Amino acid sequence: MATKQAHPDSNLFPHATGSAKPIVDSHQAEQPLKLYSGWFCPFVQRVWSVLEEKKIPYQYIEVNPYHKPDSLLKLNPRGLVPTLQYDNKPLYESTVICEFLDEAYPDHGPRLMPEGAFEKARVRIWIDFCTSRIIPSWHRFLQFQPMEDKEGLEEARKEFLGKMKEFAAEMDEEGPFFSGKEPSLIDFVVAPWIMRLWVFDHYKGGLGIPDDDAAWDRFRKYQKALAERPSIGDTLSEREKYLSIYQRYADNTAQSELAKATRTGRGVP
Ligand SMILES: N[C@@H](CCC(=O)N[C@@H](CS)C(=O)NCC(=O)O)C(=O)O
Repeated sequence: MATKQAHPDSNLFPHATGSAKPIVDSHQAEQPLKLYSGWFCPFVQRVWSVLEEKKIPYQYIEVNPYHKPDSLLKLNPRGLVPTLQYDNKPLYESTVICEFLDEAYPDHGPRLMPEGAFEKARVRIWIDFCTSRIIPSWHRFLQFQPMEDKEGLEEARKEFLGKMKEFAAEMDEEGPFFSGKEPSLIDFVVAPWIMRLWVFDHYKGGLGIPDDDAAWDRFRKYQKALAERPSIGDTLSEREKYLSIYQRYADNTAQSELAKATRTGRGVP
């Protein structure tokens, strides 16, 4: 039997309560497909935006993964969000769920994975790049405390921009999405972090993206296309709400708590 203990991050997420109001009210009605969710979680937003994009009927269930309710632990013993309940069975890991939804609901909305084996493999390469390169460097940069180490902050900024530029250089020339005119799975997997880049203006003095560079021009076009996609816009919260979560990056004490959490591999938004 699972023992209930206060999660070490629970006090860092004052708004991540089980009673938090989901952003999309229309999805609270009972449905066989259930998304166990946390509004603040970018991994959740991956799945949530795919459900919206494909117009798959689902029930949105807001839980606090830092005070894991039994309903969540029963489905997923690690108690992470997103967790999907499908046909009374659990699925987890955001990229796996996204791919599953695209395959399991072929008649809902656009197909987000291309047809050919090679094209599919290429999509997976860039999804992996997002998870294994972009997200860690995003966090390293955001967590850096400029007061402690200005050179380190600059290095972290350069490293993050390097990864983003590598990603931008792989985009279809015209776009506006990664692979062309229409969005594909890569876009929904990376969008939550791209849509939150404004936090760097707030806490780290900006990203310092150059104006006169073709790859970055392409990136800006990409950013605009993601922001204008209703499935992505509708699954984002107001900036003030995110600030209550990201505030800890501005604070040295909380930062060391967060660094600990990150080292142990526990998920943080
Ligand atoms: N690899 C997972 C990461 C999910 C994740 O880390 N979710 C965080 C919230 S953003 C969580 O549930 N954390 C609770 C915990 O660490 O116990 C995925 O892609 O779904």
